Amino acid sequence: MSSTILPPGLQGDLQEVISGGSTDWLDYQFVKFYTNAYIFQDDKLLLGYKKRGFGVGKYNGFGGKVDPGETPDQAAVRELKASVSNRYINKRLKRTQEEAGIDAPLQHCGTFLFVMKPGPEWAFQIELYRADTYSGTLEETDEMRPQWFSVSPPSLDSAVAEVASKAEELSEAPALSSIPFASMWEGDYLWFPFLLSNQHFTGRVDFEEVDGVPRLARWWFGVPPRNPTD
Ligand SMILES: Nc1nc2c([nH]c(=O)n2[C@H]2C[C@H](O)[C@@H](COP(=O)(O)OP(=O)(O)OP(=O)(O)O)O2)c(=O)[nH]1
Repeated sequence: MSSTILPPGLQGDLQEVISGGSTDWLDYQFVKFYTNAYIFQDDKLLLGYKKRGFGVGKYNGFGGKVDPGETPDQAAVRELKASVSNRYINKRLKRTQEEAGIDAPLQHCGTFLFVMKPGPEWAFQIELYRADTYSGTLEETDEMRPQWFSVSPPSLDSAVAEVASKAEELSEAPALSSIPFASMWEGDYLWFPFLLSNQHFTGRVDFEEVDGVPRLARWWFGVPPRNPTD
């Protein structure tokens, strides 16, 4: 791994792990914050099939916009509950919160900027969370259908090597597991190895629409420098 110039919008002491694409980084006017949470249990990962709205028809983690006055951590907890229970009543609406949805000890595990053209004038800054356990009852909602997928978490090095070898081809997402990459956001397979191996990461993905379909145009992912004594 070598250090490099970071893409616009990224900050920190980061070492590049993977990058690609040849277009200029896309412009954006401002940043909006979003969350995306992943629940693991034993050798399974919970994803939701998005039934409506942005990303309809794709499998994804559970999340949405960070509301004004909320921290991303708070939004991640709220969105996780709301995504998997019709009976969840939002505290912010000053109504009683029912015991519904799921709770999980979410840990922040990564950040990426997502820019799309044509699209909104903002960059999506997506704060990623994961947990290895949860409590509560999963329910299908009008927004998401939860579904478990089997995973075998790779070591970071083997996962990165596999992704790097495929990334230039961009024809097919790697078969890391039974995770349905073909039905997910096209850039997800680039950073899933970090999520699966629990390695904190930062990155950026730019999408450009071709014939109405968003296509990966440029990407960069990095991790904090490793301690040489590790
Ligand atoms: N896995 C993945 N998720 C993405 C990508 N781009 C992207 O916006 N997302 C996520 C971030 C958010 O969790 C979600 C977008 O939020 P949303 O559009 O569903 O939010 P929403 O308005 O429904 O939220 P809300 O009504 O519940 O507040 O999609 C991507 O490339 N990969």
